[in-house]
Amino acid sequence: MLLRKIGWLLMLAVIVLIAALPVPEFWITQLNYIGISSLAVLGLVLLTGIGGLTSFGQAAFVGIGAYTTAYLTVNAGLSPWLTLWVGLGLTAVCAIVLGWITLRMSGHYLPLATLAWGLSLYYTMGNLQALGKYDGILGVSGLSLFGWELGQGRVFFLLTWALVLLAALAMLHLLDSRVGRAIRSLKTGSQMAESMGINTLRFKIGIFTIAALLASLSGWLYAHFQRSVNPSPFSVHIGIEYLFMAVLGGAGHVWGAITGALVTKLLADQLQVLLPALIGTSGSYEVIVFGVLLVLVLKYAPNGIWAFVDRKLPKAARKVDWQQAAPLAHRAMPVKGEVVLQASNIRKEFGGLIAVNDISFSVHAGQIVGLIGPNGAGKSTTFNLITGVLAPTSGRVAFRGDDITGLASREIAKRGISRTFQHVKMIADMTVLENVALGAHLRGGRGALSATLRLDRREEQSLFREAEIQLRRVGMGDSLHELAGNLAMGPQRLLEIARALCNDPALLLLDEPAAGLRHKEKQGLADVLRQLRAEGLSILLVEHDMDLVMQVTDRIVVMEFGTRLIEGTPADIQASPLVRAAYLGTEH
Ligand SMILES: Nc1ncnc2c1ncn2[C@@H]1O[C@H](COP(=O)(O)OP(=O)(O)OP(=O)(O)O)[C@@H](O)[C@H]1O
Repeated sequence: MLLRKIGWLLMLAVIVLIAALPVPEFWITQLNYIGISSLAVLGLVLLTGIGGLTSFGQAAFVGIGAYTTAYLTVNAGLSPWLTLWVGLGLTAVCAIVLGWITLRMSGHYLPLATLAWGLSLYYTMGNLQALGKYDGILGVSGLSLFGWELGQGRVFFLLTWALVLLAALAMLHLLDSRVGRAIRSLKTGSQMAESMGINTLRFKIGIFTIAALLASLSGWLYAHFQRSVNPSPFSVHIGIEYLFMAVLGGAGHVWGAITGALVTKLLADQLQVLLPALIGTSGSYEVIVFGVLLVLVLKYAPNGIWAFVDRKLPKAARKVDWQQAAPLAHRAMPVKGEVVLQASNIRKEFGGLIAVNDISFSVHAGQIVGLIGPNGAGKSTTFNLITGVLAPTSGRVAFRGDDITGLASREIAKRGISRTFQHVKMIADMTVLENVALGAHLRGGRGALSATLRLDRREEQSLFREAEIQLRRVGMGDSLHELAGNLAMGPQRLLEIARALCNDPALLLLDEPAAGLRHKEKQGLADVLRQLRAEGLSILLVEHDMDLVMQVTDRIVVMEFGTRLIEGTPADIQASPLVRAAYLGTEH
C-alpha cells in the first residue's frame, strides 16, 4: 500500500517537474501525443489484454470523439467542454450497438468484424461532405478554461497526463473489484464465467464501451491539440498501431498501455532520423522495422515490456481487512431427504449420435450421488444438460421442484446449482482468494461505477470474507494469497470446489474432481466431500476413481452408451455383473 502510494507520488512529481523544468517544447509536444495515444491504448489493454477481445477498430472510436467535437465546435460554436460529453454519448451508443452485434462472435470472426466496422467508419468520415471529406475539418479551437487558453504546451501536457493517470487509476480500481474479476474471467472462455452467474455478453459489451469511451476522450484531446481533424489518424492502420503499442507495452497490464505508447513513439522518432541516414534514402522504413519488431515481441516477449518490470516490482499481499465484514445472505436450504434434482427422460442427440438416451435419476438433499460409466458413456453431457451448457433434445430437468430445462447456465447458477470442471478453469494470474471470490459474483451487486470510485469496499470485504470461509472449509486456508497458476493439481481442484461453494449452492456438481490427484490428495478430497454432505449439501459426482466413488457416495447411477445401465448403492454396484461387463467391455 505504502509502495503504491510512493509510486503514484513519484509519477505525479515527474509530471509536474517536466512541466516546470525547461524541457524543450519538442519533447512536451511528443509527450502530449504519447499521453493522447495512451488513453486509446489503455482501452485496448482492458478490451484485448485483459478481456481477451481483439479489436482493430479502436482508432475509429478516437475518430468519433475527434470529429464530434471538431464538427460541433466549428459549425455550431459549442464549447469543447460540452462537446466532450456529446462525443462520449455518441461513442457509447455506437459501441453498444456495434458490440451487441459483433461481440457474440468468437475466434477470428470478432477481429475481422472490428476490421470491417473500422474501415466503414473511416470511409464514412472520409466521404461525408459535412465532415469535409478527406480534407477533414480545419480551424478547430484550442481548449480554454474561463477564457484562459490552455494552448498546446505545458498546460495541455498537465491536462493530458492528469487524464491519463486518472484513467489508469480508475482502471486499476475497476480491475480490483467484483466487476473486475468478472472481466478477467472472460479470457478463460464463457463456460466458467457463465456458470458463476456472469452474463458474459453484457460484460463484453461493457468493456468494449469503456474502451471506446477512452478512445473518444483521446480523440477529443487530439482534435483540440491538433486544431484540425481528417480521417487518416483514425484509419485501421492506426488501429493496428494502437494494438502494437498495447502488445509491446504489455497488453495485460494497465501500465503496459503507457509503456507501449511511450516506447513506440520514441522509437518511431529515432528511427525516422536514423534509418534514412543509414540507408541513404528517405521513406517509411520505420514501418518495416515495427513489423519485424512486432514479430520478435510476439515470439520472445508475448507479455510485453511491462511484464518484465512487473516481475521486479515488490508485491504486497492483499491487506486482510474483511474479518469484521458483514456476512453474505444465505439461501434457504432444502430439508434432508427433499428431492433436489430430478432428471426425467433427458436426451441429447449430436447429429446421429445419441449421447444421452432418455436418462432419469434424482438427487436428494444431503446425498452424494455418483454418476459413473466407461469413457464416452455420456456423463459429461448429462452434466452439461443439468447445468445449462447444453439444451436437451427432449426430457425435463427440475431443481427443487422448478423446471430448469434449457435455462442458461447463469440462471441455473442463480437458483443454487454450482459446478466444477473436468479440466480446471481458473484465472492463473489471480490469487486463490480472488479466484474463489469470483464464485460469489451473484451474491454481490456493485457495478463498474462503484468499483471505479471505490464505493464497493464494504461489499468487497464481505465477498472476500466468504471466499476465505469457503477456502478454509476445503482446507486451503493457508493459500489465500498464492497465485492460482502456481498451485498443484490437487489444490487447483479444491479451489474450484471452494469457488463453487461461494455461490451458496444447494446442489454441487463435481466433474472428475479426483482426476490427476495423488493418493493422499484423494483421501483429502474424500474427507472434504463427506464433510460437505454432513453440512447438508447435495452432491452429484462424476468420477472415474472407483475407490473414491465407493467411499463417499450414497447411491450410484451407472451409464453406458448414453443409457442408464443400473442404479443402486455402492454395494449393489460393486456386486453387479452388468457393471463389471460394461467396464471390461464384455457382453452382458
Ligand atoms: N459436442 C459434441 N458433439 C458431438 N458429439 C459429442 C459432443 N460432446 C460429446 N459427444 C459425444 O457424446 C458421447 C458422450 O460423451 P461424454 O463426454 O458425455 O462422455 P463421458 O461419459 O463424459 O466420457 P469421459 O468419461 O471420457 O469424459 C461421446 O461419444 C462423445 O464423443
